[in-house]
Amino acid sequence: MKIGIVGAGMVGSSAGYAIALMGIASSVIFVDRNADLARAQAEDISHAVPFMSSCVVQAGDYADLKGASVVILAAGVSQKPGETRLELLGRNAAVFREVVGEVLRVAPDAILLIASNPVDIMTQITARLSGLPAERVIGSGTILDTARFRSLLGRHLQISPQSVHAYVLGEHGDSEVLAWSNARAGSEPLLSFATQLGAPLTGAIKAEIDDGVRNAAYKIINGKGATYYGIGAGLARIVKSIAQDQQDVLSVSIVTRHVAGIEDVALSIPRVVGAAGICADMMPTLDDGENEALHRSASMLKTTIEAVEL
Ligand SMILES: NC(=O)C1=CN([C@@H]2O[C@H](COP(=O)(O)OP(=O)(O)OC[C@H]3O[C@@H](n4cnc5c(N)ncnc54)[C@H](O)[C@@H]3O)[C@@H](O)[C@H]2O)C=CC1
Ligand SMILES: CC(=O)C(=O)O
Repeated sequence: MKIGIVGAGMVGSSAGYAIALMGIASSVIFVDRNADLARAQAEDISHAVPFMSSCVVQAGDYADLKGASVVILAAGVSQKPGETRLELLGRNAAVFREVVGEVLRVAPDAILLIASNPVDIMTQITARLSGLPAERVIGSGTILDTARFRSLLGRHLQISPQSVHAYVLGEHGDSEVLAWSNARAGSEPLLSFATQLGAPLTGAIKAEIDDGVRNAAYKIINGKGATYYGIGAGLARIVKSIAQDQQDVLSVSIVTRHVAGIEDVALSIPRVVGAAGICADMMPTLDDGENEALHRSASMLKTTIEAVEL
């Protein structure tokens, strides 16, 4: 399977690196307006491949995306310290106006996987610009926030994050919703399991975990200028589900007909991901506070997308 990546910066290259090492694609093609950067990333990553897998990693033009099954869109600008994701909208919408048409001209059958921020709004913009069905325009959404939530819960409970079943919903951003009420460790409700273990999830610990998830990007950007390993692995995980038709349940963003009392808005809930893209939605049962928070998140995204002119 050929995977295209438009935007060979930190996020695009981290995704390409993870995809190449995981052995889930036969070829990865980087396209960037900085052709020297794309070539350098491809060459560097191709030197890692012989240690792990087999995958041809190259740089090219849009024409080289012909036949790509998935094209990752990671082009544009990223946050500076203190900047919110939503503040990137104007600049990244201009980039997508240029990029989406170029991709579709050569790869009309590809699934588009969006990483650029604000990712939910960029997903809805891509759906509008492309005219593709919602299930083929997938934003990475809260896949990263869900990983951060599971990582912190696993650390608190001293169990593998892969045994924690908990999701972050709504916007990939400040209004996101940590769904505590339906979270599980193994097959047990999370809160009772934590108490059984002698590591109760008190209000203070929940607040600390909430802050750790919601503000992770700000803290990492303050420390090293950007985040990329987490989302690189998250994008590779979505590509794996598509490439291997795995029907995995992942929290990703697509334009959703009805959600939390709002119509036609892109945000994340758990969804089944396979070869066709999004195969089904799995709206979780939430408590009243979580439902209200999801409504607020959806409503903010809807107001934002309504103000975007294409
Ligand atoms: N969805 C998520 O969870 C995450 C999303 N991001 C977002 O991903 C995006 C990329 O971040 P980084 O890779 O750190 O930025 P970066 O600045 O390292 O890379 C962006 C690349 O896009 C290229 N580019 C810009 N305009 C282009 C155009 N018109 N055509 C082709 N290429 C173009 C640039 O040359 C650059 O190489 C940002 O919007 C960032 O906020 C970052 C982390 C997590
Ligand atoms: C930058 C970003 O969106 C993140 O790390 O969550």
